[in-house]
Amino acid sequence: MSDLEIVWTKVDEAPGLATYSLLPIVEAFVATAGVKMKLKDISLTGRIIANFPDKLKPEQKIGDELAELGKLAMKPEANIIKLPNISASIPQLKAAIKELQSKGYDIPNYPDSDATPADKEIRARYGKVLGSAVNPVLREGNSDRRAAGAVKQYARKHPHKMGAWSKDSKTRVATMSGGDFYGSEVATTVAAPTNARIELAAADGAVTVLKPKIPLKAGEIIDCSVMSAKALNAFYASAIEMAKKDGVLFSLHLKTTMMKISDPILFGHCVSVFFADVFAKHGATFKKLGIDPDNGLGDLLARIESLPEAEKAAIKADIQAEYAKRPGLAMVNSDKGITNLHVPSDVIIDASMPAMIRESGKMWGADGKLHDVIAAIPDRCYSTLFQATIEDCKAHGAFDPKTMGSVPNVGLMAQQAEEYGSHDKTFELAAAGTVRVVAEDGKVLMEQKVEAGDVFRMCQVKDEPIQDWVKLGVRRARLTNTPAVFWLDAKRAHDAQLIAKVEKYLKNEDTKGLDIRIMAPVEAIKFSLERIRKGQDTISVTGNVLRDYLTDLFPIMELGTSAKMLSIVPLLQGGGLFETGAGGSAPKHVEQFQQEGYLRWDSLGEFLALGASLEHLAQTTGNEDVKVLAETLDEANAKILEDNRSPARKVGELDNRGSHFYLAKYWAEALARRDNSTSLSARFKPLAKLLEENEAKIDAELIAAQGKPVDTGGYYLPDQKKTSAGMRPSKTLNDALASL
Ligand SMILES: NC(=O)C1=CN([C@@H]2O[C@H](COP(=O)(O)OP(=O)(O)OC[C@H]3O[C@@H](n4cnc5c(N)ncnc54)[C@H](OP(=O)(O)O)[C@@H]3O)[C@@H](O)[C@H]2O)C=CC1
Ligand SMILES: O=C(O)CCC(=O)C(=O)O
Ligand SMILES: [Mg+2]
Repeated sequence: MSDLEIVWTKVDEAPGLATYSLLPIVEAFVATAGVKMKLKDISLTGRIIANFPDKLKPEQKIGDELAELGKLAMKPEANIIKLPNISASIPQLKAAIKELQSKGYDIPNYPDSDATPADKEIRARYGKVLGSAVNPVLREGNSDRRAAGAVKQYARKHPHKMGAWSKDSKTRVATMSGGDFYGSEVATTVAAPTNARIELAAADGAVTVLKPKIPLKAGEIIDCSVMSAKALNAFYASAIEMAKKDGVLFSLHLKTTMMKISDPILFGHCVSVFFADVFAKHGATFKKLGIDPDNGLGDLLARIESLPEAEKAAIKADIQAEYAKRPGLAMVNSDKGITNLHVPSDVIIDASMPAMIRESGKMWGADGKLHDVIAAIPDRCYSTLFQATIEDCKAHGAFDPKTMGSVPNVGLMAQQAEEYGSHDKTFELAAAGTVRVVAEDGKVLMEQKVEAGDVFRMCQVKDEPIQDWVKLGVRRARLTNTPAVFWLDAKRAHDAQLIAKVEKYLKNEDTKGLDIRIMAPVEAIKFSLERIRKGQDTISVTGNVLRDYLTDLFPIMELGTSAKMLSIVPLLQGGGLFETGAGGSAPKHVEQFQQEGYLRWDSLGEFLALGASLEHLAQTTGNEDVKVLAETLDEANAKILEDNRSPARKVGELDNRGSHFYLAKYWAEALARRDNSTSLSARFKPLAKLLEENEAKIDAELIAAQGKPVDTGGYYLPDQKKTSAGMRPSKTLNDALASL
């Protein structure tokens, strides 16, 4: 990597589309200081192509750019801007494979089972692409997510709409009372380096090795826990019953993408329990069709299409009969009849629970109206914080973005910390017995009693990331003079180990005068909410899952969306990973763009990440021009907010492309004003003038492009030329940029 290089990631869906318009602007601006933007493909299709080169034509092949970036992330010179990519569920993976095949890519189908050795090999290769496959590779540091000052100020001045809460709301969280991960967790700190294995000792004495080798370093915390299938099914049945009795919707909130092995199984159990009669009656047919409830009702419906009409109609009638017996299901798209149980990746807890809380504690029903809901979150590790938030809203009403404080987050995630590293250590057990984690010398480090069908999960977190995380938490508390709370539950075995380390490492830091506490999640959320209502800020210092949940929850309340977050990952080796916002890839934005030529994705997250990236580059290289670019971008970002140049939501108004134009305009103006700095101001004066003079014309060209379908030539792998044409419809703007 040369000195002045920034990696920009090629991703999917809405942020992928936005890149077609934004990156050319960024490239043109930073090139004036000699900075090169390197586009690296981490999209779902890019990752598939990289993993299945065997039969591809040379021009179709792409190197494994994710692996390349993973290596770069461990070097001090890393400077990577990471946009959100798809963490694919199996239905998404299959759709992407189909699209690639239709475009002439000779790649294999995803086999439904490990029936043959060849199937097993293909599934293992696709396994590397599935779920949260990117973030754990790039996130070689802990996370620092917060609202930038200007963004918070903007939200206070222009508060987004919040749904009112009623004291009589029937909405609540349903969670398990036992038999879950929370209840079964055991943990230990590794005393000496070893290679551990995971094995199942069945009741009959047979020992099966589940994972032969897990290298463990001294000082790392390991834990394991079990979700009992029996307890889980009983829980689902009772939560569904409860929703029926209360006359509210039933919804399920998991993270099938990030917890890609355990949570699809938990999801599948819910599908089977909700449609229990259908599965009981048609089980044999479903088996023949290869139906796996883990892939959702959508997959089931697609597969029964191959049946003879009469048989298909009978199953559909039984599904309707089951719906009639059950409570209403929360909908993903009521117009299209897509429920919460159709696709495992459609409802993801980090975004879905906050969106529900923002909407008065209601979700959409099949009737296209909002209703109270029982939100099933099986495991108790983190479900309680959502219930506490709901109770707070019932007692005190909706949060007020005009006055509320902020909860920034410092999250532990480096080196595949906690659940990020659990994928290859999570198993659905074929037989009852004891799962043991055994050191090389034969010592049993941890064990769990299991029954057939239970889900065993082991996590690990290394000592170095923990030290870095404690430091980062203290640094943020010091810099902002804000209380910091470590959200750790002494009653959880893993957290108890972590608390011992936090207490130890806090002693290495200068914490004089700082308010640093350790509180269990329920206490921590109550404390933070009480403060937030008084307009006070509280830093949350959390493990990986809470990082994920809280950095959508609070931004969605405070700013309306997590897209506006500053999301920085100071890499352990000194580099920087700059993430754009804290939200996802917004699939529904793509649909709107294709149908109406309107893209409402807000790129503020990208703007902020670029600012942080340039600032980092200026610091590490001492380059004055880069410093000026960073400072002026900061001014432009502030002006975007001040003048409300963020995308609206409807045709005829400013959209994503329009906000990119204003970024260019304001950035050029800020640079042109810098008379004292280098040659940059002279270089940007003509551009600033051009954009100023042509503002109305460019606006008109951008608006004229709206209101009609745009052919992007694909969903998962859009056509470069077509999409670029759709995303850069203003000739005047394109010419102006080319003149720089
Ligand atoms: N870091 C990463 O790489 C992440 C990736 N993902 C992936 O993204 C996909 C979708 O995830 P999902 O949980 O549905 O979350 P999304 O964030 O994509 O969508 C939820 C909603 O948030 C709002 N939103 C999010 N970002 C923006 C933005 N920049 N501008 C305007 N509105 C925005 C939109 O709602 P509205 O307009 O109604 O307010 C959107 O429909 C999945 O494949 C998931 O795996 C998810 C999280 C992080
Ligand atoms: O890694 C993932 O799949 C999603 C991550 C995510 O939602 C987040 O970082 O906020
Ligand atoms: Mg998230």
